[in-house]
Amino acid sequence: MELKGQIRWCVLTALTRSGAARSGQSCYLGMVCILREIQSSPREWVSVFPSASWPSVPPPARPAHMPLSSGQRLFFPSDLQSFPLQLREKYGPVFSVLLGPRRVVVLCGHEAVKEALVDHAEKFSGRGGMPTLDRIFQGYGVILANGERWKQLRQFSVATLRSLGMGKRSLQERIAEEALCLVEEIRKTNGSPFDPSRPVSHAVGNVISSIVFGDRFDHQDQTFLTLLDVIQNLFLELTSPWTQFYEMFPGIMRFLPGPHNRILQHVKVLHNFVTERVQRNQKTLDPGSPRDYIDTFLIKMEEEKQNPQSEFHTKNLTLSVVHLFFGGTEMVSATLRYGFLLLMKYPEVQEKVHQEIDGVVGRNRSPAAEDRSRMPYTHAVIHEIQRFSNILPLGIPHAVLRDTQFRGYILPKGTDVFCVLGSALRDPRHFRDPERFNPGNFLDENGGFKKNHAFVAFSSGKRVCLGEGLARMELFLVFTSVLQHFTLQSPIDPQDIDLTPKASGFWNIPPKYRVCALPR
Ligand code: HEM
Repeated sequence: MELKGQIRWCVLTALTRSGAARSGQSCYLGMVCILREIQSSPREWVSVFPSASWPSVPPPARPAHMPLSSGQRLFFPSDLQSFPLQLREKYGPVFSVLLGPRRVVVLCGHEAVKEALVDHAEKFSGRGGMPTLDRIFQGYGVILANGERWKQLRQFSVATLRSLGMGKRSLQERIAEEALCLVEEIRKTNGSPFDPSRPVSHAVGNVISSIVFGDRFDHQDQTFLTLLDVIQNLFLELTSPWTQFYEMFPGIMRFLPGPHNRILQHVKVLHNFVTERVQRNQKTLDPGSPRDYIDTFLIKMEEEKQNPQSEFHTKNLTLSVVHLFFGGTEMVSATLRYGFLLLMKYPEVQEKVHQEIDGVVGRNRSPAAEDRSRMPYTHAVIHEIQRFSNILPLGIPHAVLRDTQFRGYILPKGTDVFCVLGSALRDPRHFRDPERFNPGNFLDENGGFKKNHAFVAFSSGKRVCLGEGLARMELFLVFTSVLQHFTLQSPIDPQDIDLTPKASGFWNIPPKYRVCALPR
């Protein structure tokens, strides 16, 4: 065993032992072993390592330490994404790991992910633990909620987004307007290289803002620009090794100073901004004509004020708005930024998109949602961008709501489950040459758009992305509007463009780059 591995192992052992001593738990807390589980009794886990390296009978009362020398490795922060895929090779699509002291079940490949999220949708609909975010949000807000709270917030949010225009013509017009503002911002660069992050995030941030705050912000608005920077930094911090350490050893990390604590400051800025908007809405609320998500929530709060069990209170309002704004901005922005980068790397793909836009939309009107069905190539390119960029490779953790039989295993109630969406999006049984960017993955032999059921960028089942419809419309309209007006060219040789994400772990964020937008 190499020396580096031994040192790392000793550090972790020391860390976890000190934490364990305080909490009185096993001295092996935090050590990461790879275990395969089989059903025994509903609450018992049995390890079934190959007998040569691990005794399977009698089963150990709790997972013991597997020495590195046996060829196993630690589930170390930088491995978060690739490690499950390596383990899948060895243990198959269902296995469990210890993430610090926490045992999580990992599902890899389209079949296992779909079976859990769709065929056993109800049982797998719990939200799993995410210590970094749980520390801040404490289970409030729609993304992190569970039980009755989640049901009520989800139902309310879906209905409200719909009533405020999601899927309707009015929202389409809003997005088209923002896309045009973005085109004008880009035009100001006069073909010189620029970093697209801010203008792109601004455009999509304005779309979700108009839904939750009933307002859009000028491209020069300093408060909004700060907010967008905060969101981007938040995403970066969430992928940092420090945060990933926090995910594994929250009991220790919460007492240590370090960059992982910056997340609290970022969220505070967002929280303060939303709180101020809520207070502003409270003062000017007209219950007869809600203007946005906040107004609709305030009206619901008023209706339910006699109900002590109601989930409609200020905390859930503020944090749900933070969640919608956070998810609605950076997820869409990161996908678009990856898309533009890929089109610079593959100019032949960009050329075909240009041809299709010219043929279907022309140059004299803005693209509309109805054009999508007549633009199979562009539709396929957008799907391939999402598949390839794989923004949320591990999904957001789920948890089983009760003891659940799954593929011959028993998952005890409350077990955290990682449905590795990236393993479906890069599943070689569903996508040819999955590591390569190839829009052909979504085209049939006649050039028509071809659905692929392993496309799970928005996840699936009861927790499926709440903003999927909005995001799809934004991706199509913003992408086509920009390409209708510009050819995107890289200031460096396309062959030298590096597609490696800037940060990876729970999210894949595109690397920083500059683009020249040449008017067409
Ligand atoms: C390209 C853009 C987007 C992608 C790839 C994406 C992807 C996802 C994924 C993978 C999940 C996890 C689902 C699960 O737990 O299994 C999720 C959840 C969620 N997304 Fe998105 N999302 C995007 C855009 C948006 C937008 C625009 C909004 C805002 C309206 C949004 C709001 C949410 C919310 C609130 C949840 C939590 C749902 C729940 O827990 O019930 N997302 N998203």
